[in-house]
Amino acid sequence: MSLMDPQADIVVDIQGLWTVFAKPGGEQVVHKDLALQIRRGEILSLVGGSGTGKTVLLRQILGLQAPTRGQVRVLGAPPAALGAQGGALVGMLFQHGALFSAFSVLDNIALPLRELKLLPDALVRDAALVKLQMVGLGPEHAHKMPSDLSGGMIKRVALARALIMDPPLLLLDEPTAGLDPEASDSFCDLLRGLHRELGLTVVMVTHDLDTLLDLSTRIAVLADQRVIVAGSAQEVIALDHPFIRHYFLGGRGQRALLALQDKKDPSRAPERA
Ligand SMILES: Nc1ncnc2c1ncn2[C@@H]1O[C@H](COP(=O)(O)OP(=O)(O)OP(=O)(O)O)[C@@H](O)[C@H]1O
Repeated sequence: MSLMDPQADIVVDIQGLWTVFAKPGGEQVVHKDLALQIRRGEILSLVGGSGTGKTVLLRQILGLQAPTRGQVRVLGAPPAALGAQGGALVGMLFQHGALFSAFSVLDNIALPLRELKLLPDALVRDAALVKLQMVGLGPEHAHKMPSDLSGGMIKRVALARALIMDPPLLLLDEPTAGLDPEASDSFCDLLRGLHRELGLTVVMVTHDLDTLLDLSTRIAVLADQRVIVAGSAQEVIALDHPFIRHYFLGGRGQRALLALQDKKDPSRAPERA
């Protein structure tokens, strides 16, 4: 019986989640009674210090890792129970979005669909070409090998692969890591456009403040083994917590927040220049 509901308004529902790892000499509690709900159409960013369990949480949403206790539901069903169907519901762009170096761009994009063995190869290739175009790359790139691509192009191809099954939910782990500022801005523009056009729900882990403030519709902060706040940038910085002070209100954070305000209200920018 499938309880999955593609139209569910709550796309990710996490309640009472505990993640505990056995370590030499004791246990490491990464998540302690953590709760988080992600609604349809959000771009929710997870931020937190190193080791706060952001990547583990993404893997739990994807069904690659089971929580020690508690519930994770994706579109109403436990992600591990979705099996092969899971690939059609959740796309994932891994941090080191590694492409298979021995496969061409087109074969990398086609791989998840080809593995299902449901469609004739000509249709699989057509679908992969559509996705290549969707991420802003022309068909002339289809037969290139990953070693011929720039870092920005590799991210785009990995994104095309994550979208090959038209999943309603897209998970991004550090999507702009390793990109120069120009490639990073252009990748953010692409993500924003795809989010709008495809009506995606996006969950993103990022350390990059510019990416965070540029894309997020809501920010969830992981600290003290749980989500201490989930809201707009303004709501998040209103909470007095050491991580938030350090991350958002340090020099870099202040500059990024001012740039965001200038973007929303360009009339303010010249006064500050
Ligand atoms: N399979 C595992 N077995 C044991 N410990 C693990 C496992 N996976 C993660 N951990 C531990 O859980 C903690 C959280 O890891 P995670 O990678 O989710 O952190 P993160 O918030 O993504 O950190 P960063 O921002 O540095 O990438 C780390 O201390 C890590 O060592």
